[in-house]
Amino acid sequence: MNIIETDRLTRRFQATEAVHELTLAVPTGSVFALLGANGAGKTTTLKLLVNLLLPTAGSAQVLGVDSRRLGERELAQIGYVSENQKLPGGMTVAQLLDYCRSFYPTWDRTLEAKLLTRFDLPADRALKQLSRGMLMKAALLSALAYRPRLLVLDEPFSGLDPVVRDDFTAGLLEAAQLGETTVLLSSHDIEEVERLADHIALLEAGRLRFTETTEVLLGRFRRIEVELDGAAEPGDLPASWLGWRSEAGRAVFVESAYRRETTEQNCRQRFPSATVQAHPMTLREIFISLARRESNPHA
Ligand SMILES: Nc1ncnc2c1ncn2[C@@H]1O[C@H](COP(=O)(O)OP(=O)(O)OP(=O)(O)O)[C@@H](O)[C@H]1O
Repeated sequence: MNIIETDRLTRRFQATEAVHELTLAVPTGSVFALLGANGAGKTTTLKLLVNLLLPTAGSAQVLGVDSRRLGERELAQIGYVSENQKLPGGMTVAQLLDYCRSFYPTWDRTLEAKLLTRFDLPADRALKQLSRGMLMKAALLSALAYRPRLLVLDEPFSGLDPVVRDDFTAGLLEAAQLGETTVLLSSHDIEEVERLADHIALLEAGRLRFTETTEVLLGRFRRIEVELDGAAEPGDLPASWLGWRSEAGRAVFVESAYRRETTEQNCRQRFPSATVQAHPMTLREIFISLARRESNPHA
């Protein structure tokens, strides 16, 4: 079951195509991360999904409803928190929570109290007097407390200190593991994404580069080191080998379609007596190798 499905979802701003024919499925119960460089289209995608923006073409189904027709009933089951969200500065934290509570039948006061303590938020302080990180925590609290079926988070870690970040990610994982909340998030914090997300989609200039489980993604990338041992540099390289570099008899590249037998066979064909080592890569290393490839497709 998918809680979100998009079909060639597209959004243009004058000459800029921020999102181009995006077809994506977010499985119910997943923690799904949208990655991409600045301007790749992550915020626009999230806004399209919660009906803060209208598509120029294509469509999205969210909780089984066309995103353009999301009504009170669906919105009461969706939490949306964005780094750039405007909160009413004149209200105190407690007033904000009182205000939000009235909109959500599923609001859980015990959870609200727990999060208030966990996030160490001063209930009687005006929002305009809070730091950026504290504001983010207030916004997160007001979205978590009604236990939404879908939580959409745009750069949720920005401004959070490491302790709160840990608490927050633990809370998210708890909710996701209980199967009560699906989390869709965008973030530049790749370490946090690797820890949290079980599905990853990469956007490049508004286009979907890939969408797969974190496990499959981490499994198909390896940094390969080859001691060339006098072997000549091969003229033809498989398309899945990225960033080939060789120096002083040693070559290094990234295999983006790693399967032990195939990769070893491809290496043996080109340098029969060479020693080949395959090293697992972190999500950050994978992301950087793809970004470099994007800026120099011949690399
Ligand atoms: N309201 C707007 N008017 C014109 N162009 C826009 C508007 N919103 C976004 N864009 C453009 O659409 C593209 C995608 O922007 P978007 O904010 O979705 O990217 P992003 O991946 O969230 O970037 P970042 O990581 O920097 O937050 C960019 O080229 C941006 O300049």
